[in-house]
Amino acid sequence: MKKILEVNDLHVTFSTYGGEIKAVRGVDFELHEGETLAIVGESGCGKSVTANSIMRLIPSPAGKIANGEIIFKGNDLAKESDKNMRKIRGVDISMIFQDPMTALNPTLTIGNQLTEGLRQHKNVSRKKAEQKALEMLDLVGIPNPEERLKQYPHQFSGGMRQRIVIAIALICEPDLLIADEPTTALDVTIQAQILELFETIQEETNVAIILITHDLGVVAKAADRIAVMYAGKIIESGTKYEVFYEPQHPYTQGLLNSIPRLDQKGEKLEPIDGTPPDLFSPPVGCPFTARCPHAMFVCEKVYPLRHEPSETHYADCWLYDERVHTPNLMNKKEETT
Ligand SMILES: Nc1ncnc2c1ncn2[C@@H]1O[C@H](COP(=O)(O)OP(=O)(O)OP(=O)(O)O)[C@@H](O)[C@H]1O
Repeated sequence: MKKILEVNDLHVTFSTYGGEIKAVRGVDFELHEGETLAIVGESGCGKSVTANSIMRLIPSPAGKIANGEIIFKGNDLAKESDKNMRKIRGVDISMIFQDPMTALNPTLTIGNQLTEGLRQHKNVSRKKAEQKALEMLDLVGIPNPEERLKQYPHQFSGGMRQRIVIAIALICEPDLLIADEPTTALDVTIQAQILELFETIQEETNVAIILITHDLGVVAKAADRIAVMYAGKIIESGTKYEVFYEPQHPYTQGLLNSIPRLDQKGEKLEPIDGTPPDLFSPPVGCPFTARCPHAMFVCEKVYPLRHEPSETHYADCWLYDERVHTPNLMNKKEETT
């Protein structure tokens, strides 16, 4: 499969009255055609900032991409002009957000909103645009598309509105779709339908998807690969099966213990105690140290070397490095006794 996106050493900062927030601190990942990467983590870990950087939607001058590359189909988006980015957004890369109501204009018909992007960016006739709009409504599973095109957003349920938002995002046939918490505002059965819809769309169009969510349950079905973010870094990444069945990082293990699982009936759910570190002055070592049940002396002093149990799986954690189990780099408990 062709690689369409490669993010290398991405750093994003925000200047605030309280100082500089280091929201994203050296993120790397890649994405291929037809693949779904889920970026998972607690609130504030930098998922949306990472996604917004790809779209170059970081509010300046306070926010900036301080370092790194975002190579999309061979071009570095971090260096792309604003003019070119306007052409790329909505055409080559589309983004959808949590709340389908705010994404739609209540005063325009669905037909107008669907055809707008196509007519603006691809210069197609009204007739052709309407034809494409009908096809898209059909693809996202909206019955009676001819009638529905003439209706307004308030005439649709929440789930149907999210389907329309997805149709709008896909009408220009983008190579990449970024979905930021696309099902959070919907109830559980509708969530499942929307996730299934992503799969259908991917089979039909081969679009690559970045799915951003705090909910590992969502990821279980929809993702091919998972990147787990914590305090502005990807601390573990692997295929869905590697991350679910062989989680290496204690944070990932904690996340998995905190969600209900069918394969672990009767086991108690355990929330992860504590809170993530302050991103004004993030720790030099592993940012999870203060909450980690296995924390060692070295963890707070030095950022972990990468542990790679397979070609597709890594975790940044000292636990797997034999050298830290020697007496000179003793663990915390031994140090205090
Ligand atoms: N415009 C901004 N100005 C200042 N700080 C910001 C801004 N946007 C994001 N941040 C900070 O960047 C960090 C990462 O935020 P981000 O929105 O990416 O988190 P997230 O993982 O997507 O969480 P959530 O699921 O709550 O959206 C947070 O500490 C946040 O406060």
